[in-house]
Amino acid sequence: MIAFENVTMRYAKGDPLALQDVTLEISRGEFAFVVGASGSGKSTLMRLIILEQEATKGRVLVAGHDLSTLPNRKIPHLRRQVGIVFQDFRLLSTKTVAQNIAYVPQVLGVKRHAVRQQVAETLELVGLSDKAKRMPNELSGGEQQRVAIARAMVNKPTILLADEPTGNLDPGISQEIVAILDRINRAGTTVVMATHDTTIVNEFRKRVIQLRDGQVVRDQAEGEYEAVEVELA
Ligand SMILES: Nc1ncnc2c1ncn2[C@@H]1O[C@H](COP(=O)(O)OP(=O)(O)OP(=O)(O)O)[C@@H](O)[C@H]1O
Repeated sequence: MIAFENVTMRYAKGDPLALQDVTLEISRGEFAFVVGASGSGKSTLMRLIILEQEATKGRVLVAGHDLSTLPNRKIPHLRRQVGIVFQDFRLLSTKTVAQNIAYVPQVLGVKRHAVRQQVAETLELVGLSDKAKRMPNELSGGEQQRVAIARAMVNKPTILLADEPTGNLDPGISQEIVAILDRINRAGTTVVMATHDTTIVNEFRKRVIQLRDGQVVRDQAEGEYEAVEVELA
């Protein structure tokens, strides 16, 4: 589903390498945590998957596409297969919860009744059916993140990327958010979550890919779980 083959990435000439010779494969239906200290390359890895950045060397393959040779006209198709959630929610503050979720399908020309149904389904998925008409600033942080997850899932992507989705949330709420991601994963979506949060990683016991200075220093399958003890902050 996602493969990195000897991927090196440098933002600009003279910069240190953000990723160094990274090789990994994430299969369809997996849930992988990407962990590492600040600056270790987690966000860069995510940006390469959605082609927000390109590899300097090596190949990135996503859902059967080699991104180094993907024609520009196919980028929107790739991005529709990949949902993304960020630490800071990024909701449209002047739109209701339902409008936030409906926005992209509307822009893509999905028929009105189908949009309404997709919005209702995704709100149910994240347990917020009763908040459809609220504005983002009337919701708690955890609720806002659930709206962001609903928005990312509305096109039924095959991959969901979550970049520090619990970074602004309290521990109990963080756990609820990851439980939703876990449920989404069990329903078939491949989930990749970047995090600093060792408590979450140790609790959910998924595959752990650890980066240090842009290199993979641990890649541990779900069944081989050993607690992450290192300081990731
Ligand atoms: N837009 C950018 N331009 C130049 N260098 C960048 C840019 N974004 C990140 N970097 C550098 O690339 C390296 C990897 O950063 P990245 O953001 O991927 O790390 P991270 O593990 O996601 O960190 P954090 O946990 O703080 O988000 C760092 O050295 C960082 O300074």
